[in-house]
Amino acid sequence: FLFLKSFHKKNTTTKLNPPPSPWRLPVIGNLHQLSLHPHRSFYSLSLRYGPLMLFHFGRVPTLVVSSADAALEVLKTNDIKFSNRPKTKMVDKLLNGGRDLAFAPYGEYWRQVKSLCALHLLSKKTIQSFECVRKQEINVMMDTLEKASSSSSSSTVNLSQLLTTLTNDVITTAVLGRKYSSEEGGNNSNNLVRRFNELLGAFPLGEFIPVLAWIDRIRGLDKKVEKVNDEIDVFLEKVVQEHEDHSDEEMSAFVDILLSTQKDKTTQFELDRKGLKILLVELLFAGAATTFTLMEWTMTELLRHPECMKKLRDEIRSVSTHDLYVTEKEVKEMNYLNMVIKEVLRLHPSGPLIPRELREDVKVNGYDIAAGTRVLINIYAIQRDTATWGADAGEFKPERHLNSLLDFEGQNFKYLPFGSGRRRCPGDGLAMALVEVALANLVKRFDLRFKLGPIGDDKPDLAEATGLDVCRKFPLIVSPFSALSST
Ligand code: HEM
Repeated sequence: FLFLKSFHKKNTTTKLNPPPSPWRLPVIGNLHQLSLHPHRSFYSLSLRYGPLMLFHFGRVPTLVVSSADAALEVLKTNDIKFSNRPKTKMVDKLLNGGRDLAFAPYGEYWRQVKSLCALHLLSKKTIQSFECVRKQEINVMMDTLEKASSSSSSSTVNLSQLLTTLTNDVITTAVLGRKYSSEEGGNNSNNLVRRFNELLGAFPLGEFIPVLAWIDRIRGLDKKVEKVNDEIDVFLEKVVQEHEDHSDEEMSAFVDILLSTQKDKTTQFELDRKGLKILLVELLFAGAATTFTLMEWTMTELLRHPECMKKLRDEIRSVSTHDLYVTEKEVKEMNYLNMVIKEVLRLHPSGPLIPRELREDVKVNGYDIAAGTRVLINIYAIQRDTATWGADAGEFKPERHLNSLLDFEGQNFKYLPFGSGRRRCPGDGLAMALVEVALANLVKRFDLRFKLGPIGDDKPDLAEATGLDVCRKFPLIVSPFSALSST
């Protein structure tokens, strides 16, 4: 009887219809098919295996979604089932098992933190309140470029570095109340957040192939996590203390808003000290690298397409007719600028693979997928799909967004730079507020010429770095010339 029962069970299991899987090896599964740029490997494989593919990375099953139709099924039809994030070893160690927003399991804690972000931290009003910070830091960048442009014709600047500093300083001021720059020693926030981000994106082999966990120990992964956790804790404790000591002064950085939420006994939301610090570090890492990456790729594409650069500069000058700082109000009238940014987010999404985890068994497009399966929505593939974007999908053409109804809300599944549904990015407003005005000022004031590459190439390459946020592999080195005198 038991034999028959187990035979029957086996038989019903075999009736399941899993999504197509590329061939795999014993123990490592599909790990050998991953390159340093997983979004690209998945894209190529999807052309052969289709929009829903099931991989096994060691013991971890992972569904990769690569078309707008399949994304709609996952992110809209079955949104709630796909609304967890993967619970990885790094999330456990660095984010206290997901006591943050981005990696918190879907549930009450996540809901409370998300509404805190929407209503207070990342609301339109709070974003506007930082307009003067953006102006101040953009002017610092302009001064550096101005000096370089007037020193000698061959003087070059590392534009990537300038844009990183700008973004970090603006986001750090919004989150922590002021910038904590390098003069204060190696322990500045930018350095800590960079190391934190690197570890969050690390690949602990033992998680996928437990018998190889010793390799992680040799790599010193656990020690590095411990070290960065301790340093961040000490650093943020100092910052939080500073704000508590001056709580009588009117301050409106995210840390102050979180501290007052903590004190507010009318809400049922309990935010302990550890949770507060985790949210602070999260806002720093989720906000800075993504925003910087967008600006860096925008300048890359504009330098590769001088006709677009000219069209954009003409628009900026027609709206902002003086020689002074382009204001955020003026920027709102710049349609072509908006089209350029949309096109950059299509071709170079800062986070090309959106991670989710399935909460319960589901059937998608006739395929059975089991609860606990990790999910990666490959927006790199979706946003370059010739079936929805046309034969020129791989080309940079801001004009394709003329009169288009596409926005950042994630309602049209062929365009998802900020994700979609319950777990959509809450920081798009904060990112755009900086990106638009910084680019408008940069393009209006400076004619940036790309320094010839190592093999004499006169346009910046498109090589991508590895890691969570896909920025340029090589920094953008340019010679700045004042563009105001040439009007
Ligand atoms: C150009 C800039 C940015 C891009 C392209 C971007 C993109 C994304 C994407 C694709 C997701 C995943 C959404 C999903 O699962 O559906 C996400 C989530 C998130 N982003 Fe952003 N982001 C940017 C800027 C920011 C900023 C400035 C902040 C805050 C300071 C931020 C905070 C977050 C958080 C907290 C989540 C997790 C939301 C959740 O799980 O509920 N992002 N972002």
